Amino acid sequence: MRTSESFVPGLDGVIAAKTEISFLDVDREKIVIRGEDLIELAKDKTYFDVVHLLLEGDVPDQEEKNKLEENIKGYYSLPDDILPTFNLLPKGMHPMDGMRTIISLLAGYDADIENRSHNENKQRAYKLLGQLPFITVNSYFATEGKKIVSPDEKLGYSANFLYMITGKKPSDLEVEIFDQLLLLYIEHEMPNSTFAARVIASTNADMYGTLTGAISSLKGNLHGGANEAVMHMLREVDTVDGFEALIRHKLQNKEKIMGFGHRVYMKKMDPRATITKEALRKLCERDKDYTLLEMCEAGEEIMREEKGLYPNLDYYAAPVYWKLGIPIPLYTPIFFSARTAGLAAHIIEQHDNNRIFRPRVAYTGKSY
Ligand SMILES: CC(=O)SCCNC(=O)CCNC(=O)[C@H](O)C(C)(C)COP(=O)(O)OP(=O)(O)OC[C@H]1O[C@@H](n2cnc3c(N)ncnc32)[C@H](O)[C@@H]1OP(=O)(O)O
Ligand SMILES: O=C([O-])CC(=O)C(=O)O
Repeated sequence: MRTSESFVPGLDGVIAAKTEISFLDVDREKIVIRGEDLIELAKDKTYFDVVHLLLEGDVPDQEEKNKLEENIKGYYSLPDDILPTFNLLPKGMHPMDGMRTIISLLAGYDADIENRSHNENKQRAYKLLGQLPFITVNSYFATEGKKIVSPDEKLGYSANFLYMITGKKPSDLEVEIFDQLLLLYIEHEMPNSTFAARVIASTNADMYGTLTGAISSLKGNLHGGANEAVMHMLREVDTVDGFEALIRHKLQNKEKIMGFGHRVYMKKMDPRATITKEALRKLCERDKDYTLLEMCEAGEEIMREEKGLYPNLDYYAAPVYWKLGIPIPLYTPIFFSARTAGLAAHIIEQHDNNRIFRPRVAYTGKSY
């Protein structure tokens, strides 16, 4: 018989699914995606290489990659009659909530929505990946009361994404670093949002509804929302001394420091953060201004000494976004946009081999 002793708060360490998609091998410091290490892939592969790996099962050759890009680019624009909805989003609404609304609306434009076959789900995922830069960027502009911007189909995926955000043609270095950020955010085994997606998908819910649940999960500051919180914290002060004092003050007040700690990597640095730290160094070199890097390093040292905690991906990703000229409310939406490839792979796997999630409880209520 199962008793309350078998209950683990936060399901820490509990195996929730069998999957062929990904695994965090903390001992060997690998983020395994379909047999490949994401950290190795980040050195010389692109976001689309990993999209192909997740949804087709292997890293593509050039011809396969061109085909993938052509397929996804075919969906850069949204159905015309959705566009006025952007202007109905309340000003001041967070763009994550705007995106959640638009993705939900897309369900009404899928003529074959009840088809959950593997191939149909996969094509649906490609379509969404094509539409996401538009949805992400314009959820921000619309909620800021600004004009909707259009994609530039002549640009590559990441170049266009950045161009839509900043209105400027990005440099090669900026495109390379932004693409690497998308790659690092793409998939991470069973975080809260992926678990939420798999739970919802297990009722046979469609991809739009499932992603709507995942986006709600990802917005929370204990998960994807942490990258925005990190940047707000860095913006509170502008010197290394000021940042050190801020972190110590927060620790004294028993506050959590955003961007630190991780359920799986608790006693080690998130390997993705090592890469984003290097990206920050490159951007600091470009600007001949190392202040942000030095502030972050000082925070990292205090957290290691005082709490034995290490940065997660969001800690160094935040100042990288900042240096790329990206407005803070877009940090978590870009995370979600990148993660949609991983979420789609999990939704497809769940639909392909499903049993509804329905756990039990340890009852602590009135006696009966
Ligand atoms: C890409 C991502 O989504 S990565 C995650 C992004 N989220 C954040 O950066 C938010 C800050 N971090 C946290 O809140 C947590 O570390 C989480 C949510 C990531 C993991 O949570 P859990 O595995 O449940 O760890 P939990 O919160 O129980 O922490 C264990 C201990 O470390 C402390 N701790 C963990 N993270 C932090 C932190 N960021 N700042 C200060 N103390 C912390 C806790 O207070 C707790 O201490 P206690 O045992 O004395 O009570
Ligand atoms: O794995 C987690 O719990 C959170 C995380 O780092 C991610 O989703 O990338």
